[in-house]
Amino acid sequence: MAGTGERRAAANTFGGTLGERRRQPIDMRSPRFTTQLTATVVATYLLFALGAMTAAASGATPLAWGHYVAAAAGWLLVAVTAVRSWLGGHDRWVTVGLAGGTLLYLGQGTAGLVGRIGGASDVGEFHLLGAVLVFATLLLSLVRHLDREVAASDGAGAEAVAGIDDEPFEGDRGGKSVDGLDGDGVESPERSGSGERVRDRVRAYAALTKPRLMWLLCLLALAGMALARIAAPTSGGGGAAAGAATANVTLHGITVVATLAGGVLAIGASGTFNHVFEHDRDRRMDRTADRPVATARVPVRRAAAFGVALAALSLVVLWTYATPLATLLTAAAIVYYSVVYTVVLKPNTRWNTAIGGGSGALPALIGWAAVTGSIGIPAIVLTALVVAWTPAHFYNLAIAYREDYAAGGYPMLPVVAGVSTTRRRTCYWLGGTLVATVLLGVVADLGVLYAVVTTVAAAVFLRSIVRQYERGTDRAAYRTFHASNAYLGAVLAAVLLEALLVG
Ligand code: HEM
Ligand SMILES: CC(C)=CCC/C(C)=C/CC/C(C)=C/COP(=O)(O)OP(=O)(O)O
Repeated sequence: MAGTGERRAAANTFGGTLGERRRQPIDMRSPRFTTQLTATVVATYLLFALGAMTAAASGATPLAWGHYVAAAAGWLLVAVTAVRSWLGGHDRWVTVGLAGGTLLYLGQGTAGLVGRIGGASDVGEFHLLGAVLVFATLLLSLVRHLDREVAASDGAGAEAVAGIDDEPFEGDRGGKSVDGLDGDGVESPERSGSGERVRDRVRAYAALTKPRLMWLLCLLALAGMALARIAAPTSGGGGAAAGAATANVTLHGITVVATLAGGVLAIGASGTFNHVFEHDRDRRMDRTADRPVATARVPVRRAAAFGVALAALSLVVLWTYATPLATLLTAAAIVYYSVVYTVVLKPNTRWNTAIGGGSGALPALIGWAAVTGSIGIPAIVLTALVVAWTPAHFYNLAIAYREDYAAGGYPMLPVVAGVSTTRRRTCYWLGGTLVATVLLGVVADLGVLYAVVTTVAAAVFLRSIVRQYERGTDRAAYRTFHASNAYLGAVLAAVLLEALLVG
């Protein structure tokens, strides 16, 4: 990741900009207003999540009353923030957005109250849509505010961005790859005895499987299974909230273990194919240059054979102990990631992450299909959640490693469109993720625990992005990447806890 300011600022081979380096830390003009605006967005989201998840269950009384009081307090906060924006002379569009949010919020509250008085016992679709609109308006206002703060601090227009040269950024593992197994820890063959050589080889093959990714993908498959337990309908594809009776799916230990084992083997196969197809470009990138195939510690043909063996074993395990649909979906996930993403999308389009994210989202469907043999609405919503989450996860890393990706010849968003555009898109995808999280709670009829856990996680994620704007460093972007993993982990853990509570 070394390189001069000049090199970093130069136009790259895609004709885009890598984003200029700042010489000064970002000097936010109004940090207190930023904090208030962030708190307003989080409070509105909490209300949205709690309201969506408790309204159906509560009928009328204490929870509903709590919702009214919280809604009124939330509205006051939005209104005060709007007035403060106006009086403080903040950007016109921020004030317009906040004023619009205040009015929308009022309309939304009135409609909800009228609906309740009219005897509605359920949270209506329009009420939910209204909440989404209010939340989106406030989030857009926050993003606009942050963009203007950075532009004003820089004094050189909105595109002057990120990456203070305060400390060289090399990632948590000294710039080494996600595998965490290849790289410095792997001995050169001539250095060691035969026992050491065997150990090195095992480590190299293990590195091919990208083990660091597995915990979250396995948690996703587990959440898919847990959702089926909570919300699979007796027939058809609707979720619990669709009014269908739930089937009370039993999770047999053998199916659960086999699905996870098949999933681990499939991820290992996908990762191995990824190493095979990318070994040339991997050599050109600091982060990946020491991967086993890139360095020829594992020959291409052997790695390919290893990948085929893992894939075959995975499909046999799933076919034998899970369901044909889960097996088919897993085969599709392997092809999607190894070929569609790695070979077709990643080197050719800036949309590689947004479209390619579908491959990593499939474990949600696989988990559900493994225990039901079908596909259900809650599993589809969880898949959509992960599709939206993926750019909010990866764009942070793409910012931190943008020079590396440019060196590898990949048209990642910060490489072709600059850092500020990427950061803005991260916020939009985060917004989509948060809305999908609430929707999942609604279609699967999840409870207060889910609403609270996911809102706290959302606050941490959002705060991390605000910090990234404030600090402008690659390290701050890397922290947001970790916050993204924590966010998805918390959402999935909350789904599992809800399933345990169901009994
Ligand atoms: C197009 C989609 C995706 C891209 C391009 C992507 C990219 C990456 C990259 C490059 C890393 C390595 C970071 C490093 O070297 O430090 C990474 C790490 C990781 N990713 Fe993703 N990712 C994607 C989707 C997913 C999905 C769907 C999941 C799980 C549901 C996931 C979970 C993880 C985890 C758990 C790590 C390891 C974090 C750590 O080292 O602590 N990723 N991702
Ligand atoms: C169930 C199943 C088979 C799922 C497989 C899909 C899968 C492994 C998804 C994860 C996506 C991912 C980690 C991409 C890494 O990006 P990258 O490959 O661009 O990262 P790199 O630059 O480190 O190679």
